[in-house]
Amino acid sequence: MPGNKCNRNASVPTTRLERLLRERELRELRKSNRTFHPNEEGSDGNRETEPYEHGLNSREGNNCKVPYDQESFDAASAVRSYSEGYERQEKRPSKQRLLVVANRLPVSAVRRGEDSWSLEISAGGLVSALLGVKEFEARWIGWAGVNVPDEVGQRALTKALAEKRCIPVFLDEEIVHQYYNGYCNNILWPLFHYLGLPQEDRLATTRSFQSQFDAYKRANQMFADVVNKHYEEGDVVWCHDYHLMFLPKCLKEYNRNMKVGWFLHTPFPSSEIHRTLPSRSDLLRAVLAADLVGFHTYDYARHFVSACTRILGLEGTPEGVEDQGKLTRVAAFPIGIDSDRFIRALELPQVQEHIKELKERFAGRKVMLGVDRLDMIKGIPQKILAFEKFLEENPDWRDKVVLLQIAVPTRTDVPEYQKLTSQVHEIVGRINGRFGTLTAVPIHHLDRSLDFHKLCALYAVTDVALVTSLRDGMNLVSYEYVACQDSKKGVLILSEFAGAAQSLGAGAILVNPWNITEVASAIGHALNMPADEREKRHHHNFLHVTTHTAQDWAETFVSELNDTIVEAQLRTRQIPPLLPVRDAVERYLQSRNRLLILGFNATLTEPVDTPGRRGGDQIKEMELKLHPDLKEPLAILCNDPRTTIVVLSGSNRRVLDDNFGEYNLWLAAENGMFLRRAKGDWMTTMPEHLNMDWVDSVKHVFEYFTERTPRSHFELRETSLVWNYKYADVEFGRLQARDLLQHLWTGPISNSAVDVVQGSRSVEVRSVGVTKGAAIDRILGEIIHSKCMVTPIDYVLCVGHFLGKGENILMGKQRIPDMSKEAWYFCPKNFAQELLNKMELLNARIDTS
Ligand SMILES: O=P(O)(O)OC[C@H]1O[C@H](O[C@H]2O[C@H](CO)[C@@H](O)[C@H](O)[C@H]2O)[C@H](O)[C@@H](O)[C@@H]1O
Ligand SMILES: O=c1ccn([C@@H]2O[C@H](COP(=O)(O)OP(=O)(O)O)[C@@H](O)[C@H]2O)c(=O)[nH]1
Repeated sequence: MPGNKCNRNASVPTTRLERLLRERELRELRKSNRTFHPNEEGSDGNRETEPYEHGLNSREGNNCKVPYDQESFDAASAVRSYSEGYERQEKRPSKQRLLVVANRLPVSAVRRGEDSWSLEISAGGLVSALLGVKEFEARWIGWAGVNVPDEVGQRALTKALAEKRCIPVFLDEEIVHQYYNGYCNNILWPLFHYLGLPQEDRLATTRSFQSQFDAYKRANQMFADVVNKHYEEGDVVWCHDYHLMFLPKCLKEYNRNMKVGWFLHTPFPSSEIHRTLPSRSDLLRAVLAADLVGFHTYDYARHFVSACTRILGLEGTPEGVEDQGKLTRVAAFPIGIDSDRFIRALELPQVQEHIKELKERFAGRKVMLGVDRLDMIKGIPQKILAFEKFLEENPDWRDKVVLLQIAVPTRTDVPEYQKLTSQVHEIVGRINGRFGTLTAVPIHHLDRSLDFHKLCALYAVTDVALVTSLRDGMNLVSYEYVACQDSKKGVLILSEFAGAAQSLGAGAILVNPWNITEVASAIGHALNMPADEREKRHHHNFLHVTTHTAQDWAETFVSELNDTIVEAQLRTRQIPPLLPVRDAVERYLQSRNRLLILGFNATLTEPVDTPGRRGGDQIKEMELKLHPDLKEPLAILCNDPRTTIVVLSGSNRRVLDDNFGEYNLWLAAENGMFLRRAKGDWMTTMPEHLNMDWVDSVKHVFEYFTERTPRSHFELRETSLVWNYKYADVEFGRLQARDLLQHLWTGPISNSAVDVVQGSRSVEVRSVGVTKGAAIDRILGEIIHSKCMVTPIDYVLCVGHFLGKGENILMGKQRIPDMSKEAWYFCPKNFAQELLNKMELLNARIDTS
């Protein structure tokens, strides 16, 4: 998706390639100047031991609980300090402010007293990744993971968090229960990871769906309120994850000029899965309010675009999703880690000490490692069962290998997670009972997190890392493992269902985690892998991990977002401006002889149903029909002696007769090749010697594709042939259209004088010269002649799809509010200069009557 961009003009600062090169240079520069950043690791030893206690009046001693990942927490402060150091060092003008909005702040708060709080690093990949983002003047907005009902507590916490550039969103218990535990983690999370709801929960969840969804929207609005309060013009607002899918919409409602990006850290499932969500359309529309939407992989991005086309009926383009001329850019931005931080940590004395201890502890045994939140998506039971199978089949290995499984407790209030904990304990107990000895057990299972240094040491001593996620947005553990393995060159076994498989697949052993036999044999392969193969595989992945960092990820996303805004402004200049309706109506009322030229299809017709829903039999019934709401106002207009109306359409004479037979207006069928004055007979305006020899062969091609594309059909008109797939599966229809065009170009029309017009859901073949533009001169001549006009026409309005080859009397164009159509107005010399939006006029009549 990225890469296929529209032309930029000089006002766009750089190309993407230039930007990447510049970013690389800057990174190098920063690396060589690290000492300018006082709070970076290694530059200020004090930070390693600094307590993270905050109180309004007091700073308590060292009695705080050791944070989950104290080292990472230092990195959290580096977000601020790095920016400051960087500014001084490069004398750059002040940085763009970045508001990072995520459900969870990088720190969770623990209350120590009425007005005193301690802050601990929050768990999970999102936090780890964002801690690596140091380029911007970032502020974090999110939930601190705790209910603070009282004002004193809220004020104290706000102050404590402010020191870390964090801004809290206060969610009460009920909202957290419904929004976070309920809608986010019991509905969206399993759905986005292709895990159905457990049987016994299905009905209950269905019943509580609406209240949870309402809470979700309410919570998103609360986040928006906080963002709005802190927003300054020019800020970039970066919303994260499935918790905040409504946020882009809420923010744009507040200020449509806000630069809003949204990134999903989980997979986005196939549209067939997303379709099952009762709130499917609302969620998609809310996300589409963003300027840029990002995913870890191309597949997730593709699924999202596909959901928008199939569920909302919108246009998916290589750039993103288009709705009424507004493009939401959609692209893949694979996340990375701050690899330097891991590599440097391995040199620290305390990490070296841990490494030594671990080596002694597991001497003589190969170490296999799993590090996961204790979540269904991580496939921990499957992993352990595969290990059991390996031990079963390889008795020689039983006392020579150990599996260390770190299972970090998560979302412990959600019953599914509680059940998983017991299930895992039960399996581990059984296997240890089965294969353990008096002195050793094969599985060491820890229901807790490790601090950063211990984790790095563990990564470094591991022979084989086992990542068996059933689905995983990316999986940063696999990246971290690779970063810490440059001396050992251990093997990574990686689930093909983790986003990371797309980047680390070449170096890892990829497995289907559901296939226990396959995973067991991958374990054997990994443990027995020769050194040179390990080296090659590791080298490949190490290169990737160290060159695709979290910082690159964030910089790319934010610069892409900035570019998207510039491009949108350029596009807006290309899109015709909105019609000045009031002016247009006023001029209309002042004029004495008006001409309104209207298209039919998608201008005056009933809206088409969501594509892909209708069966073949219904296609006939779906023949174009005048919108019922327009019948009466159209009749009034037609009977106004000062107004002449022409319906100029690609449709054939019968369709126009059926719809407009009763109206006092002119009909121009088949792009103006046939003309019928009000209640008169049809006459032809067709150029002489129009060559139609190509029709039969094109018809064969259209028949062939109609048979093979369910719910498509074709129309044989007198001067053109149209293959239409608007009721077919959009994506399949588009593929077939591409194929059909190839058939046409290489076959029947290769030597014919025809135009091929590719519509958004159709392919039309017509003889050269059969265009509305070419016909309009003739039509106008006829009208003026027949009316013997005394008063010259002083007002012309055209609404419809009139642009095409040879439309040389086109003089200007206007966009119609709330429609994807564009209106072009014709202004030959003796005609008036004004333009009116027909639809608006009709509506105005309805309103005032
Ligand atoms: O905040 P929690 O509810 O405790 O959950 C922790 C986080 O889990 C998810 O992480 C995802 O983001 C990672 C980084 O992009 C990615 O590697 C991983 O595959 C995802 O599962 C979740 O998306 C976060 O919002 C949570 O904070
Ligand atoms: O004891 C632990 C276990 C895990 N992690 C971190 O938690 C994150 C897990 O991210 P991942 O993308 O693998 O999965 P997620 O938990 O976000 O689904 C990684 O950065 C780990 O370093 C940690 O800090 N301490």
